[in-house]
Amino acid sequence: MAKAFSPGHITGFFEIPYGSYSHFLHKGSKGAGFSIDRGISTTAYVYESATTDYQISINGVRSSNVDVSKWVVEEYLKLADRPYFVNVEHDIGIPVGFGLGSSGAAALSLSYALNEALDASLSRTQAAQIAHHAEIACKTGLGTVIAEFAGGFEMRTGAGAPGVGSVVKIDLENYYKAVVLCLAPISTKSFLTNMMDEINGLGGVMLSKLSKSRSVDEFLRMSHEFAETLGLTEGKCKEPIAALKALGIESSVALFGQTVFTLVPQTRSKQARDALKGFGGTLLVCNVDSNGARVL
Ligand SMILES: Nc1ncnc2c1ncn2[C@@H]1O[C@H](COP(=O)(O)OP(=O)(O)O)[C@@H](O)[C@H]1O
Ligand SMILES: CC(C)(COP(=O)(O)O)[C@@H](O)C(=O)O
Repeated sequence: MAKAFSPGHITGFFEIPYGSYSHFLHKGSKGAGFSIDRGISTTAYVYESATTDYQISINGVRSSNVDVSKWVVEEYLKLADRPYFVNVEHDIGIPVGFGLGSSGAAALSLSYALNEALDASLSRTQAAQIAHHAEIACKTGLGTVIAEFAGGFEMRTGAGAPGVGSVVKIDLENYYKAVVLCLAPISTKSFLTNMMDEINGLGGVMLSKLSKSRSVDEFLRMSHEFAETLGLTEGKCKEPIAALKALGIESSVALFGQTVFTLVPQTRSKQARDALKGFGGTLLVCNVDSNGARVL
């Protein structure tokens, strides 16, 4: 038995580099975002068995809508030298499908847990690459795994899996709180399948600007512009964004969900939280996780 944790993650803006790379290690996105101290803890139980099989549950309930997790388990079972029965328990502290990187966190925490439980002897980077591969194969994410692997408020300056892509962290020194209002889900798969052309170009320009300013406020302003371009700041997110703006607090929409987020200095977190009450949904106030995914 082994257990691992991966933080959730919010992307503010991103870009999918055009290129000739077809290998999964080189696929991904550049962009900027931050990891949060709420995420997914996964426990993997492994038993030697006459036949290979597995089951996956989320918060105690057996689940079939877990493509990414299935992909990771099957990859480890292929690597194993004998048949096993694997029981996976995801303990999910973030809503699924709201742009908080749940699929990446499920894949990454599961890959770390299975590496330990099966004594697969992969390095942390290799185990994280399996999680990245799962996200790419299932079309549930591009840069989420490398971001959750690194933790912190990050700029992903080179696309790719952990060990291949590059991440530069901006130190927030615990002065900031993330205030996040989850209103409705958006399927990352459908967005990535249908909206690719709308996405490209802008994210790279924003990343260059952020590399120079390293400013949270500029990150939030540019994230808002990015989300606006995709039409995500309309609908359910419009009024909560306006309520924060009335207090002088910049915010945006987490990619991809109908989820309003901001980063505020600790002293303003109560104000931000109060402004977001009354819109329904699930309100989270959390810290930025600066450590990244880990075995527990
Ligand atoms: N263990 C898991 N927990 C949550 N979602 C999972 C898990 N494994 C696979 N998934 C898949 O990932 C999808 C959510 O991915 P995505 O739309 O990227 O959401 P998020 O923005 O939360 O990452 C789910 O619909 C499900 O098919
Ligand atoms: C924005 C997204 C493509 C998806 O993120 P999520 O919906 O949270 O899985 C992310 O992986 C990224 O590349 O920045």
